[in-house]
Amino acid sequence: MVENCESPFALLQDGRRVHVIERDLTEPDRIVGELLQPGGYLKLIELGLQDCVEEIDAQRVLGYALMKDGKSTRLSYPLDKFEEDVAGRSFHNGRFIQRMRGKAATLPNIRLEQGTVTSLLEEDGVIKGVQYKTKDGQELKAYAPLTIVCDGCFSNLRRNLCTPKVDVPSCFVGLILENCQLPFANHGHVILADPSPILFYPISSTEIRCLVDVPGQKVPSIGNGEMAKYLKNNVAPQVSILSKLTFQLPSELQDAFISAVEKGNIRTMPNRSMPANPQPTPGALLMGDAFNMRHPLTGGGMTVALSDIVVLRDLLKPLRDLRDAASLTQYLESFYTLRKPVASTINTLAGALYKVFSASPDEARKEMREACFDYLSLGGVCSSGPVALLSGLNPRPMSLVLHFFAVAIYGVGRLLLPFPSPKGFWIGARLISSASGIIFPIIKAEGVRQMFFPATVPAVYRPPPLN
Ligand SMILES: Cc1cc2nc3c(=O)[nH]c(=O)nc-3n(C[C@H](O)[C@H](O)[C@H](O)COP(=O)(O)OP(=O)(O)OC[C@H]3O[C@@H](n4cnc5c(N)ncnc54)[C@H](O)[C@@H]3O)c2cc1C
Repeated sequence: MVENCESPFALLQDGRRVHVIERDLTEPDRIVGELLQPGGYLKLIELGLQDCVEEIDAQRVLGYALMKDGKSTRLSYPLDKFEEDVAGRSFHNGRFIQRMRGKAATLPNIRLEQGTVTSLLEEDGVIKGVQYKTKDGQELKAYAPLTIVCDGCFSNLRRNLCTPKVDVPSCFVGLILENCQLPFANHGHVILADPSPILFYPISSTEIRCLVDVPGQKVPSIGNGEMAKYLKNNVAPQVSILSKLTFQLPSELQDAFISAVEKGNIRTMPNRSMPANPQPTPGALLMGDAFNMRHPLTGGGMTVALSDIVVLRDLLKPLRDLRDAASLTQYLESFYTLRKPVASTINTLAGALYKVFSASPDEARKEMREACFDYLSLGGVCSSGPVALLSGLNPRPMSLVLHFFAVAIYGVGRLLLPFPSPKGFWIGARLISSASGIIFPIIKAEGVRQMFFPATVPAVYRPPPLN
């Protein structure tokens, strides 16, 4: 079994024997997975893993602040119905992973081993286990009735189990800002910058992560200094919007941004998106980023992964024997539908928001971006509704579609009121068409039936195999 950080614990708790093969058991140092949405925290609680965000200097996150053209709006997570500890958490991803590994390692029925899986072992169309290389170069084989493949966004193993259609709309450039404070404490900050958003959130009590989105698959070279030049000349002036909102020390954040660039610890990651497109294969299951990815703008990846683990754990619970691979596969097909409300809501919102929040020379897209900012600033259900979707607290695809088109209609209304003009009608019509062009292809890739009419998918009703 290949590791993913969270799933072994769920299976171990059910008393199963789990063999985790992980390429590198030392603490990862990455710019991914640093903000866990409150919906993801709720899943951690369901898995009994909530203490993994303790003792790592994790910061509570209570919502987002959105900035555009000198204006700002605060979008709080609707947390009033939950226990006091429920909120988002932001942290160093590596510290969180080590806490989960440590917790899994305390259980008696786990074998946690460092090794690189090189291939899946297949016999007569059934995955029987994996071939892997240990730390000291030994080639070994491990057999299991169920192999969970979760080797992340660069997965080499997924091609045997799905038809991957990976899109890379942009890259994130990551920096750590020190000795400064964000204008809204305990909030993620999103600047609707040009050409695309810039994010900030605390990852410890003294550090702020900044992620600068750079559209396309290529970023300026770090080695020849082009990246530092780009960040100083194109991005730093746009960061000043935050400085203006920090009344105590006006240039604090911009200065911290420039010193982070000069310090040179600049990291980049491609932002991949890939709809789930499994080929159900007896003996194996894909999970995590190897299975499904979305733009990281909304920080939804870990929430989807944790939610999938809860769905899988609940499905596997009645089964003591996993050896009948064919009927197990048929039964597990319902996993792909049961995961949809959470996964498709977060995936669709991430893809749609990335497009709406990016600058465009097109008048209709400009209006949509403006309308979205103003709609979210209206407060009440106009801000709490979309934030509840984004945070995984209310994963309902229909609510997402309603809010998305409410933004478009709000945008058209602003164009036509108080005095409709032919130009207003023309741009309004293009706005609706552009909004449809953004959301419908994402929904199509997610699967209309699974997303909106899951009860009509026959696999949902499959009973567990008899054993
Ligand atoms: C720039 C960026 C920022 C992001 N920010 C956020 C965020 O703020 N919040 C959020 O929720 N999500 C975020 N995400 C998404 C999030 O990081 C992923 O959804 C999440 O990490 C997926 O977990 P995973 O276990 O599937 O993959 P990973 O976390 O990548 O883990 C895969 C594991 O498999 C191991 N592995 C790989 N190949 C092999 C092999 N052959 N053999 C053995 N082991 C192997 C790796 O060492 C690794 O430990 C971000 C993504 C990006 C790109």
